Amino acid sequence: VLNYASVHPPVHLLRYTVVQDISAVVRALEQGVKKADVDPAVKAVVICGTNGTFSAGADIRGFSSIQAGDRPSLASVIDLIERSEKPVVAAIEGMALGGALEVALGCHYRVAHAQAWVGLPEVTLGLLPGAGGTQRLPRLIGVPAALDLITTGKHVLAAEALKLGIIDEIMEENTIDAAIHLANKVSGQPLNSRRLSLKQVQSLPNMDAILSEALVKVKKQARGCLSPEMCVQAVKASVQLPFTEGIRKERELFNLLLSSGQAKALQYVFFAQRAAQKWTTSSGASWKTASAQPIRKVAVIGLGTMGRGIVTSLVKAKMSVVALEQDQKQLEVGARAVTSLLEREASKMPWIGQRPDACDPALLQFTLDFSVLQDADLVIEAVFEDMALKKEIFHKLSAICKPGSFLCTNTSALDIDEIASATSRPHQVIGTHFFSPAHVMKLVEIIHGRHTSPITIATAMGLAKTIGKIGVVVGNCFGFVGNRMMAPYAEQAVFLLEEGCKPKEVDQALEGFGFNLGPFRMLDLAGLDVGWRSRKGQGLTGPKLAPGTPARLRGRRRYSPLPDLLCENGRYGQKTGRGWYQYEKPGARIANPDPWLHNFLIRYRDAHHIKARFIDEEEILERCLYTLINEGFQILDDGIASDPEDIDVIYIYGYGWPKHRGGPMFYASTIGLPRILAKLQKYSEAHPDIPRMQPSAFLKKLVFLGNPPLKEWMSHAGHQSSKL
Ligand SMILES: CCC/C=C/C(=O)SCCNC(=O)CCNC(=O)[C@H](O)C(C)(C)COP(=O)([O-])OP(=O)([O-])OC[C@H]1O[C@@H](n2cnc3c(N)ncnc32)[C@H](O)[C@@H]1OP(=O)([O-])[O-]
Repeated sequence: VLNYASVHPPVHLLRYTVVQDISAVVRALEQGVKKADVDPAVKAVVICGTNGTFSAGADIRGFSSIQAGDRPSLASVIDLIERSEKPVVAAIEGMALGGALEVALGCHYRVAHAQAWVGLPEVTLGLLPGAGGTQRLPRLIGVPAALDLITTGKHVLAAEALKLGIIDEIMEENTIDAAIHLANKVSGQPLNSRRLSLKQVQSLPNMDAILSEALVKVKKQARGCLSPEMCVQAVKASVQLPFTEGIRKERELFNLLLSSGQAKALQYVFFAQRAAQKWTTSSGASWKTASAQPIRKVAVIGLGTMGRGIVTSLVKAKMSVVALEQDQKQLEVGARAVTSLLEREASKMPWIGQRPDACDPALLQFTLDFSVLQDADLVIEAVFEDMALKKEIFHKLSAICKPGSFLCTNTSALDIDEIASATSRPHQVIGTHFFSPAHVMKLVEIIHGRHTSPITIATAMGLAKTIGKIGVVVGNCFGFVGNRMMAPYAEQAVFLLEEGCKPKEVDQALEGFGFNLGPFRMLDLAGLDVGWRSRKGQGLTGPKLAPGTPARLRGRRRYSPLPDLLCENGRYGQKTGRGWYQYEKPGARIANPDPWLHNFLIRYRDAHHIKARFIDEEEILERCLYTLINEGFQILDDGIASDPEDIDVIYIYGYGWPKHRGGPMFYASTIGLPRILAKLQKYSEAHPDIPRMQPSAFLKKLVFLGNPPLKEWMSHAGHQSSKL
């Protein structure tokens, strides 16, 4: 835990590491500082970590055992460090995050290695820096910079930390020696000016405006997440209150967050995201036994919206890329779009060494020639969703690419096995479902087919990591995990319109819940023609529909032709300036309610003898969210997702589910499965023609088993094979 090592007398070296039990670290720090204080032979103290890392902060799992009302004991030890009569120097190597940076702020001096980085990521865990960080940091670096760090949780490199005034010196090497040297140098000097609790926050003429603007900004971005707002309140306390009262306020706000439930959700997401990297499949393959193959050169086929984003992500990660299009004109348009995306990305990256270089021909090559793809280690096909076209491409790839190349298809719903069947190497074929815009969105669903080898899965997961994405391994079925769950959600949204809602009412309810975009704004953004094409392909509408099919029934299932009717009227969403909303012009973003649609809905209800009724927010939320969750249970039971954490990661990083609600399956666990089941039963009795509302057998089983905690759900799942 902590090595008390007077190896460089008279400087006392306290070395500590992150351990499972944070209280052990805190106790040992306390004892070490106290011992040094009373030992006349010790003139100064240096605190450092082990193995080149200061510390990543408190063990996140430990927060569940902190009782609201307790002042975190780390805070008392930091006070003790600051009060010490002997200079205490923090020697920061690697990282100092969260509580670790708060420890460093309690020290009288901070020395950091040039490669080190610091930050207060508590806000991302639903908390605030509760060990004095919100009171000391503004006193050290001023309110605007402290607000930026504390409300975003961002990390800063040593050079920036030096500029901000967080650290006093940067070392290229021997940080600990430098800290010892500094400790020796300052030993005996007065320390009051180095004690942050005694400093005043630097006053600014427009302080009130800075604080109120910060509050407005975080509230707007937070979508109901409390921690950023509480962080602003705590920093405000550092401006308005003396240190001890500010600390009291910090504790009060920390306790409020700790007991809010959001902290639990956000901490669950932290671990869920890491758990998703430890993939397993229902056939027993797993990350433990399969290793990723090195990928040096990637080819991307198709430079439409998805292809451009994928190429940009790859180049940003400094991978060598060949981008292929089918004709010169499309190649030129695509190349221009990629170049402009890369330039925009470069302008966001101030560090020269990190910038993607759009002009480096060694990194990015555009071609019409399929044979150039032969030496690619991995190919990502990103043409539009057309099975025949995809199969044709895969057949060609199978013949042209070197034997070791992995063949990926970017599809949001199509059957991976069927695509793989067009090749002579189905074990090297895998789905990589990127989300639009692909250079921004973090998620990639990695879909393994029946024959996909574990090495192929590991390689696709490795590639996702290399390009800064979160890969989640899922099984093969129509829509995989994300879009399969989205289908009943979007379907409910449209049924609610038929029954009496306006698009804005449905969107507002779901945006109030915390989604970035409600279902109708989302559909308008994605393009209504995408779903229309898919429904035509499935024979649900269009020329393949059997004559005489009732407008609102497909078999015995309720069907709404509303989205098809919109498309037939040329309303494809934002891109045509009309969809569920109207827009100032095609491509404009601000969605305005459209009187045409309002009248159209009235006529539609009249034509189908539907009596519009008032539908409250509770019903909107329950019908949309519980049917989505219900599908999630079915997906778990089918073995398409290997655990609820994977579903939650997919929904948070691919579909804008509010992170502070932990993802749909975590949310279900907080609501309680018996309530979800009861509501689904109620709604499915009222709408017997909507099969997706009928509770999944797995949900029923879990309720029957007494609503076990989420961690235990999968031990009760009965995996069958792919439902294709
Ligand atoms: C009043 C209280 C004041 C104190 C507040 C705080 O300090 S709040 C805390 C403020 N600190 C933070 O918020 C820092 C959070 N951590 C991070 O940001 C990153 O983990 C990293 C940058 C430290 C390393 O990134 P990387 O990509 O190199 O590695 P990786 O991310 O894959 O992690 C490796 C393994 O370590 C695990 N683990 C890591 N940290 C913690 C932790 N604090 N706790 C527990 N576990 C943690 C992680 O789960 C994983 O375990 P697995 O799956 O192998 O069983």
